[in-house]
Amino acid sequence: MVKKEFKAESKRLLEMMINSIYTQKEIFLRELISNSSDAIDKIYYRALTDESISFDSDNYFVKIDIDKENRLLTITDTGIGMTKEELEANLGTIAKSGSLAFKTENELKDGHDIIGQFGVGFYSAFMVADHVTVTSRALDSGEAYVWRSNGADGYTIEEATKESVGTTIELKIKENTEDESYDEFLEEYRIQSIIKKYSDFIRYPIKMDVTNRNLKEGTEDEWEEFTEEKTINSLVPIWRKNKSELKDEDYENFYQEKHYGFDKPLTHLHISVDGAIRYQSILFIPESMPFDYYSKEYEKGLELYSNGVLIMNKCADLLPDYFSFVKGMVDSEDLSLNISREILQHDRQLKMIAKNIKNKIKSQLQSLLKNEREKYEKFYEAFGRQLKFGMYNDFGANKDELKDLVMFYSSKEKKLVTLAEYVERMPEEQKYIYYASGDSIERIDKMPQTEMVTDKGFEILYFTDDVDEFAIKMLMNYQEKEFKSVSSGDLGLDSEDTQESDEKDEQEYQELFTEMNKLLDSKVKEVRASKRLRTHPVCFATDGEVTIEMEKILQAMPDNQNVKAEKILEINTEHEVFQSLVQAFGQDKEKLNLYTNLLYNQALLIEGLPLQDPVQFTNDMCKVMV
Ligand SMILES: Nc1ncnc2c1ncn2[C@@H]1O[C@H](COP(=O)(O)OP(=O)(O)OP(=O)(O)O)[C@@H](O)[C@H]1O
Repeated sequence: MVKKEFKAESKRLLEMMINSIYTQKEIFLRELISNSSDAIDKIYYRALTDESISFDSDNYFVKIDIDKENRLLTITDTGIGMTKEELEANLGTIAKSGSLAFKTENELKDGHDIIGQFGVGFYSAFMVADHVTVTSRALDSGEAYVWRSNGADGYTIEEATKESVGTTIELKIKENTEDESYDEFLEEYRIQSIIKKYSDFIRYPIKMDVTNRNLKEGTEDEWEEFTEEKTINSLVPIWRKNKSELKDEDYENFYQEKHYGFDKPLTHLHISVDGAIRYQSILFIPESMPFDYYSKEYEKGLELYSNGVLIMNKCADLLPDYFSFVKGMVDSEDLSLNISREILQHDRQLKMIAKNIKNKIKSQLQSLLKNEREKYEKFYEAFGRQLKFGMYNDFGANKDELKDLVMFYSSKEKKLVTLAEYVERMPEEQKYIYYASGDSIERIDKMPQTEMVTDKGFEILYFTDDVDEFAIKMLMNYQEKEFKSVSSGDLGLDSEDTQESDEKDEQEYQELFTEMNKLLDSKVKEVRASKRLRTHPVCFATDGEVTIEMEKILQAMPDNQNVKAEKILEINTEHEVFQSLVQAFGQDKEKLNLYTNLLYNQALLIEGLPLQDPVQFTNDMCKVMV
């Protein structure tokens, strides 16, 4: 008999399992029972289209046996079984290769083990067993095979005998060590409670021989023990249960058992609709962002059941993209079992369910925002970006759906605020919703362009995500208040007085500004006196639709069309530096050139834009110093 090695990645995962310090070793049973239930589901499916198979529910179950003496725990199912090739393919390698890399990385980071919150499935058996034997006979096959492994150095597959179709997994439970007890996994009550905890909703009976006591006939205090086969699980799927019967913990267990995420859910929704459409659904909003959320690998979608039978793992049509973080399932008796993907896309019922679900998620988020702010902020930290993308995508088709859910950091409140909260606080004389864009809150705090708006006592929203400005441009206004960047040419702040004096400034210094613009060789659209600067000497303003932050993002795109913001160099005429400019203009053109270039480069630096000629800039600085 040839012993085969595990594939490299499986081997590493196995080593981690065997040496795991994971405290919840008990989840191995959930994993194995879940596999058994899937295997029975597969027969159920086949029976739907294959008349030669009859599905008599009495014949389909999972059976757990405990043999304390020999330290054996056995899980038997009457599912579809595995052929020799399937044993090799399914148990010799790890299906989800991406997950391992993530696991090791995270363990290093957090210093604790997160095995078990993953879909590592079958391999978790090695957390409690030092030998695992899988005997299986596939449907349509007269032959049975046995797969054996002690985890560490590979596995063997041999022919075996098995009378009926299905799979038996025998675990040789580890001996106790100084630190850990494994005996508990051979205790009836313990196994029963693990089944209840994690697998209660499994649709097929999970049977076990349970020891009971009876009063001996004819006696009053003598007991006799007897065993009887009992079904441990309640068989009712959690989504069919009454909400009042369920605790948060039950939902959390369901989330974990289903491998919806590696975290705990932040919140859940249990929906039961009985009307023009009929469906039940359990939805979760995860607490943290999945590691692959913004990668190509991430697939949105909900599990779709037709009357209790899983018909699709990830039904994408049930969720809009902007809620792609939602996990969960939908069960509807109105959907046909053997419906194809193509038909499903056009199914009226499904469309109605999707719309209904979208509204429920939205109201759940609104209610979190209103009643559990902290939780909502946590959610927003993880998935806020997705909502903002949702406002921008599809030419803004969903902007109204989402505008009340987005938040931005506020200069006044020093925390995230909603647009409604901002508008409500706006003083009467404030015409616009002001925002400033930059890489970080700290950076925006120091932006010269914010001075005037802040001086007026107006609140500014900070846009630190690349999508922010694009989303807001799509929205255009909120409660009829337009958005205005603090860098925009006209801030809409001017009172009559300042306007007059500004115009005076403009005229007085027009020649100087024209000269400066000439010296800058049309790198800016205009040089002018600033109405917004208070203490800083210089900044950029922009004209038109494209702001400097947008220019940065667009320039970073691979197929950028070289879109540029129309920059205006604004000079603070109240600043001492301005006097130097005026003097140089009258007396020393070379100096004026030097100062103009320095100020232009300073404005670039403030915006975080690259200097066109850093060497020239430093040389210029030196000239000023000597
Ligand atoms: N009792 C069983 N009967 C039939 N096939 C099984 C059984 N247990 C495991 N398998 C097969 O082995 C494969 C690997 O199982 P494993 O538990 O490692 O991962 P999974 O079930 O595919 O994923 P996950 O546990 O993450 O949902 C399964 O997909 C299934 O094809």
